[in-house]
Amino acid sequence: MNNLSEWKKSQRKQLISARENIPEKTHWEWSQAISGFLRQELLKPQKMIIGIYCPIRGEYDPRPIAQHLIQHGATLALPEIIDKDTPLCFREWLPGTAMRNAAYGIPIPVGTRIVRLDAVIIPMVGFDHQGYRLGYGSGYFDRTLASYQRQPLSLGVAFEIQRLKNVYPQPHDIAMHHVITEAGIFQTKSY
Ligand SMILES: Nc1nc2c(c(=O)[nH]1)N(C=O)[C@@H](CNc1ccc(C(=O)N[C@@H](CCC(=O)O)C(=O)O)cc1)CN2
Ligand SMILES: Nc1ncnc2c1ncn2[C@@H]1O[C@H](COP(=O)(O)OP(=O)(O)OP(=O)(O)O)[C@@H](O)[C@H]1O
Repeated sequence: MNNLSEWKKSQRKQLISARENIPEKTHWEWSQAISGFLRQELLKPQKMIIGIYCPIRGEYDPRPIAQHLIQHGATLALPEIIDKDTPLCFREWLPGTAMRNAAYGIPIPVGTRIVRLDAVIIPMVGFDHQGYRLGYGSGYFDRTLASYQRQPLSLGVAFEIQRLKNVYPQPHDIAMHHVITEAGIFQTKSY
């Protein structure tokens, strides 16, 4: 265990706890703002296959915009962990799709088709101004993005209290194309 991984571990702990302690009303207001920015960014979702997620541990909840995206012709998909060291697979999700609880108690669709993403909304535990992301520490999203020949549009989502000066990215870290918080949409260098 080196210093960087110790530092990441303690940041994760602090940031997750801060996020879980956001008062409900504030969480709702910040989430409304993020939903507005995401709608702006995904103005033409027709025919796009977009990855979303079921929130855990105080993450922004993207489900309120799911309805909007579907109405505008998007296909939505949710991540499933296949194995510890492999990319996530994304399965199509529609309102009413049968779900089962999988790892970390996260619901995943049962038996729907596996899709390749055009865009993906990615929850972040922490982030920096370059769009580098701190996650839960298992590298799933990095491995998933690395498995794509043509990168899907990546939209990292977090609250401003999760902003860090520097995430000290490692060679395997892939920056988000956009970072979206309650304060706005930030385009990063990688876009
Ligand atoms: N909502 C959501 N769904 C997702 C992800 C995510 O980040 N958010 N994932 C993105 O990868 C995958 C699930 N990965 C996860 C990996 C680890 C932990 C977790 O809680 N790990 C530690 C705690 C970390 C810490 O507190 O330092 C644990 O095992 O307790 C949760 C989800 C797929 N689905
Ligand atoms: N493309 C990849 N190929 C192989 N291993 C990878 C890849 N991306 C990340 N990893 C490994 O995954 C582990 C976790 O990476 P990191 O500390 O960046 O996690 P994180 O970004 O906080 O978490 P996550 O992406 O799960 O939300 C590291 O040991 C790293 O080596």
